[in-house]
Amino acid sequence: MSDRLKCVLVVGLGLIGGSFARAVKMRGLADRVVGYDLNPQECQLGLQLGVIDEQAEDLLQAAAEADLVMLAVPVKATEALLETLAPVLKPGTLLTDVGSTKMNIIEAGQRVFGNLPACFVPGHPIAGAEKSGVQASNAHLFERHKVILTPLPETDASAVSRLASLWQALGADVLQMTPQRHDEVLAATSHLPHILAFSLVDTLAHEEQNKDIFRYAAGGFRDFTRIAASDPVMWHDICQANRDALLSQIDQFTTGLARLREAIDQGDSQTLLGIFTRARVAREYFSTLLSGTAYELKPAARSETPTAEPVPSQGE
Ligand SMILES: NC(=O)C1=CN([C@@H]2O[C@H](COP(=O)(O)OP(=O)(O)OC[C@H]3O[C@@H](n4cnc5c(N)ncnc54)[C@H](O)[C@@H]3O)[C@@H](O)[C@H]2O)C=CC1
Ligand SMILES: O=C(O)C(=O)Cc1ccc(O)cc1
Repeated sequence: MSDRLKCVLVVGLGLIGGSFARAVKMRGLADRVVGYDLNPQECQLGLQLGVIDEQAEDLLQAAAEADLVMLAVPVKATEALLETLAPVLKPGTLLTDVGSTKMNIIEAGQRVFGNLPACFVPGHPIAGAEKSGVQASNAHLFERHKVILTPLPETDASAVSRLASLWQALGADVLQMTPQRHDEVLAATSHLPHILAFSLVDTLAHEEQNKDIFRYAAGGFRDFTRIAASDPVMWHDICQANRDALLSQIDQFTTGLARLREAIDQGDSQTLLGIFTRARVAREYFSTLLSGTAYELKPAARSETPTAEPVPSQGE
């Protein structure tokens, strides 16, 4: 942001709100960082840990004074907060959020305000953890991670660029997409994997005879199920807010799992090797995308094995 912020209000001082507050403070981007949480102990801890400068005693007064209001609460809690805040927000106040779903936040804003206010820029940092609460917050959380902004055509372009600059100043890589596309993409890459991890651990833990099997689990089980320790309320809200896109991903996954089951049942080596090889190549391909080495995925028919080949970087 070109202008230094005078007062940032973070509503919901948990993992993400706390990390945002810490990052803004660490980089000296605001005169005051104020926190508010339904659970006052989170704010008290935030004060003790130096995450915030002040605890808001009165949410409405704090919102009226802020030039940036960051909502960092479970996605279904956002609408009631917008209703509370709407009467007191100053016209120029930059309003944003970090919710894992975007259509429901925008629809909530439209219900509360009529049209989404020009200075409301919905956002989502693709960075986090299975941990919750201000204790787990980390000033470096967003560095080298993506933040997706989902402005509408009526969103003020300067509000979008001010918010993008702020996230960039926190070390994030900012991109924009439509809220519809955001919810489809995140249903596949984040919401489905979380649901699978929750379901696997719950299914295994449910069986009486499985009581102590977790002690024999290898690293793969640990890797796959880490996210099953994530916050239940947060994921309850995400499942309800992104219902249709998530159901569609669950259905596609169920079809794929049924194909795998059939191949195991039939001793169909060709199908098994095909699925595992395609998955391995795709995994290698996208892990290089994350690490920065460019590979090109050569698509193949279902029955064939695709390849991932290194692509010379520009100038080589
Ligand atoms: N945990 C993660 O890895 C990520 C979470 N998100 C999103 O960020 C948001 C916050 O998630 P976390 O920080 O992980 O959760 P968290 O559970 O660590 O913190 C949420 C905080 O919001 C407070 N809260 C709930 N309702 C409130 C209300 N009406 N008014 C004031 N405070 C309220 C809770 O007391 C809690 O302290 C969620 O919308 C989530 O979908 C986005 C990216 C990553
Ligand atoms: O812990 C992990 O690996 C995550 O995937 C964290 C996460 C959870 C929810 C989001 O909307 C974004 C990131």
